[in-house]
Amino acid sequence: MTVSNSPASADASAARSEKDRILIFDTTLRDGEQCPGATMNFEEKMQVAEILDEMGVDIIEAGFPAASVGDFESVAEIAKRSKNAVIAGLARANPKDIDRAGEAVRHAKRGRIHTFIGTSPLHRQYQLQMSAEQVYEAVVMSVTRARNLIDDVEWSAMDATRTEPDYLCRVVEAAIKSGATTINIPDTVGYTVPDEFVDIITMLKERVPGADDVIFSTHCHNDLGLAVANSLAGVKAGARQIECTINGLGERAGNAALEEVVMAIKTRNDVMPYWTNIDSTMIARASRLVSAVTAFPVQYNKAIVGKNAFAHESGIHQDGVLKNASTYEIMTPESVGVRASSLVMGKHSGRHAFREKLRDLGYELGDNAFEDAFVRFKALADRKKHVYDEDIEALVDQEIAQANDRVKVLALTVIAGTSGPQKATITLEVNGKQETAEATGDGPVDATFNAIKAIVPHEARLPLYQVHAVTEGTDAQAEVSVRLEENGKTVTGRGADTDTMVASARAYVSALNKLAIKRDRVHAQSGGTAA
Ligand SMILES: CC(=O)SCCNC(=O)CCNC(=O)[C@H](O)C(C)(C)COP(=O)(O)OP(=O)(O)OC[C@H]1O[C@@H](n2cnc3c(N)ncnc32)[C@H](O)[C@@H]1OP(=O)(O)O
Ligand SMILES: CC(C)C(=O)C(=O)O
Repeated sequence: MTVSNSPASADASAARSEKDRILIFDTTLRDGEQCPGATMNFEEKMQVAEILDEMGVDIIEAGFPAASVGDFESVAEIAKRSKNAVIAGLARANPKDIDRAGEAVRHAKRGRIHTFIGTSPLHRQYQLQMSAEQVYEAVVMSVTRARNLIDDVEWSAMDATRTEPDYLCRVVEAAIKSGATTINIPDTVGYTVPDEFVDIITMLKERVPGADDVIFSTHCHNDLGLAVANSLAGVKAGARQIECTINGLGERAGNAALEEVVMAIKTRNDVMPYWTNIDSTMIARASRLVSAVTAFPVQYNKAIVGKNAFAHESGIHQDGVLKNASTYEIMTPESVGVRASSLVMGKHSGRHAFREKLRDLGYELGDNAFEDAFVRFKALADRKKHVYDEDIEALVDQEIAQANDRVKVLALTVIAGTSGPQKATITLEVNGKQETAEATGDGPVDATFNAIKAIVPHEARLPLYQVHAVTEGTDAQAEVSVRLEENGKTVTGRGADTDTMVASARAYVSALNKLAIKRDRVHAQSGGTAA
């Protein structure tokens, strides 16, 4: 076994022959959008299609043109705009759907009609209410009709993994004879397991005449959490196209996640000697975009793209990563477009990571002071869920700990709403003296910050303003982070309250207090001459 966390070494060892190439068929815009609540508007679909095209996706399934006018228009526009990818439109086994899909992808450099029908006894009897023979005829009709419109036709046996093997061979043969160029074997309800899926694909490749002339494809759902494992099993048995989605979006528990199949193939190239055309360094960007436009947060511990995928909290792991990242990382964060691994400070952290964190924050402590700070840090981490940089600064820096005494928020009233301009009235205590100011702004947050600025004038830039809900519900505690930057010095302030505006004002004032201390230090170091 070769152990490496270097994507470059994995790539270099791969002999890139066409027979080992795995085509990546992304269906974020079709099956992904079928995920309840994940609907995207026209502009959002354009953005997603653009990044998929740019990152090297081979086939983009842009939608289901017969589903609505909106779907038709977005598929047609993506077809016109796409520079590299084949653009596919999905269609049921009926003339209207197929003609609509053909029309939508007509202007693509390379278009594909993807037509499907349920083949399992359950789907035939209950959903379609058709006999096996009628479904067989529908396969022939639909593929033939699609092939009369376009050269590139994919046919899918919906619920293939619950279809009788002999019948599946018959309908796949019919689709190939009618002109399908790709045969997709969906595990529509996420029912199969890897060994069984290997057997199904192997059987089709061995038994169906003409199987060698088409590309076999997988489309695996994640109902048992096996979508990626089944897709890779399909590849092992000879499939050369994987259907997948960014962040694993899709019906119910979702589809195989693009980022997982791509990185599994890349990272374990020693046991899976295949390759894809995906620029993996674009994965994090694509994931963030899809999460933003669908408003679907990515689960923290999601493989490859989760917030914790390259984060380490426990001391033994942090120590290992500091000495050599490959002790606890099987791929580099850069290989998927994440800037760096992160060491998260918490109750499981050890001295190596704590010293590194202090160094990052600009503190070098002697042995005794370090040990003392470490004991206080552990005690704090035992009590507090998140230990932020400011908490650590406050542990080792008496002045920073008292920073919040300089300026305090005493009262805030904000007038917000549609009629604008939004207005804020704030009362601060500045070095023991009360001052009140009123300001308008572009929204209530801007008005609040302008009112603070009227009392504490400064030129600091605001590179970051972030709101997190700490608890759930409409009475959630909001936690606001504000980062301010002035003359190369950056500080972060945090504030919490059930009122987001109050939390924002506290965070802003907390950052200003820290900035004032840093300013004073620079001033003192330069003998009182610095600005
Ligand atoms: C596994 C998958 O992901 S399949 C793709 C799922 N995607 C979608 O459904 C896309 C969004 N769907 C829609 O907008 C609508 O369902 C439409 C426009 C496609 C159809 O709407 P309607 O005509 O109102 O039909 P409805 O959705 O209620 O029922 C589906 C019909 O299609 C039939 N059908 C389902 N799959 C197929 C197929 N592959 N080929 C032919 N007919 C099919 C059903 O049997 C049912 O027919 P019936 O009306 O004769 O009983
Ligand atoms: C239409 C097909 C490919 C599908 O989405 C499924 O079977 O899950």
